[in-house]
Amino acid sequence: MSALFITNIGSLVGLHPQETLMLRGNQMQGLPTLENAWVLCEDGKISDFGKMDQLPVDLPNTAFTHDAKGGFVFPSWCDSHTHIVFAASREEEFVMKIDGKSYEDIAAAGGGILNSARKLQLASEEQLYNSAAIRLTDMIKQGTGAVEIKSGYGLTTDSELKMLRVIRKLKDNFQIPVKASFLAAHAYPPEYKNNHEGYIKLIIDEMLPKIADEGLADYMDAFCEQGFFSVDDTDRLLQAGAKYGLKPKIHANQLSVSGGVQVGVKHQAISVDHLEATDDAVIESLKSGDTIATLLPSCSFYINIPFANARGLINANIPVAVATDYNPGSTPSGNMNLVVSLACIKLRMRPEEAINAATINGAAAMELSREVGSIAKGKKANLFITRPMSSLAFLPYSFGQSQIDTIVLNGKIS
Ligand SMILES: N=CN[C@@H](CCC(=O)O)C(=O)O
Ligand SMILES: [Zn+2]
Repeated sequence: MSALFITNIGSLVGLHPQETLMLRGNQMQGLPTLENAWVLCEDGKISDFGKMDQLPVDLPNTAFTHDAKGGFVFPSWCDSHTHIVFAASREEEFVMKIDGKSYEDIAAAGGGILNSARKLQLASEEQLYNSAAIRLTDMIKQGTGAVEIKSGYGLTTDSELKMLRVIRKLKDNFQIPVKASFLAAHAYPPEYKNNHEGYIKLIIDEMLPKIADEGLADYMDAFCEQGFFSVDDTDRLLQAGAKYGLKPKIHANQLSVSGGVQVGVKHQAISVDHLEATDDAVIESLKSGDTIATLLPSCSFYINIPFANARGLINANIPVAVATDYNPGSTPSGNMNLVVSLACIKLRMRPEEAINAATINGAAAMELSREVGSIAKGKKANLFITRPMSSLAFLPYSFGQSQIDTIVLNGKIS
């Protein structure tokens, strides 16, 4: 039996009870902590925790002790929206943006998603795996302990399958939970520019059965947006995914109020993501049901689009998560620490709300909150230990600088 005993913890953060699977509205302000604490991890799980003046009586004599020296212990970040399988960076578009071109201008000029698709189609599964594995390793070093990864730069049956097989290999080889979303409906390939029906049929009749056959995806995604997939397209795609047991997690309202949120809610989406454009009807539609609003502030920051109305959503008692959206175009960063800082600075979320959005609610947005996202007995011991900090708020306050000192995965210092 392997055991890790972490002592002298300045603050053990995120002690939500095991039965708490998601927080909505005002609940998001509650982030239970224990000061001057210890936590015991056994066989990869959190087995106990307490205060330093009451040490455990039955500490296994094989336990390895790690002195946190006043550092804080957090549950690992749960990054529920990424596109980390891609063939090449797109810094030429970064320069176009500096020169004043918009995300839509770049896409219309053959850049954006289609640019990534052209490059990915030429890359081997091995090349894609190797580069994605480096990105995921970097994300883990920055505190991420569970992740969702999307396809969507393939846009042909072979290349979408290739991407999803890469994600499966990441699942097999990495120590953290990985969920896969099928996003062939990311952009219309050029050959279907004037035949949208043909591409929708290709996704429904050819791609979905093959993906289901190999069990390659957990979720169905679509980019419901003007110039991309319409509400009707999305409706049909989500219905088709459901036949194969794929629940929706969709891109909605990134560039405009598209109707994407409402169609997601109609299909009981696990999450609707982006929401940079929101109106009262969007907020109203999310009040019923458990669909999570996943906000991506580093995307808004990077491509200079409005930030989502987090306060409006939280005040309406809607569960909010935050994630990186790591991808080569709109957000080439997988740093959840930056996301949490931006959630505070730009989404005006309090530190407790931002941390909950990046942990327990991020886990919920991947249906993983029974496993990760808080410090609770029986949960996976995926944690990070910070340097000593003066308070919880110091973490998002010190934006752009990592406070993380040690990563623990499955109860082992990694
Ligand atoms: N908006 C759609 N998809 C990605 C961007 C993809 C890209 O630009 O390559 C996003 O979530 O931001
Ligand atoms: Zn995305």
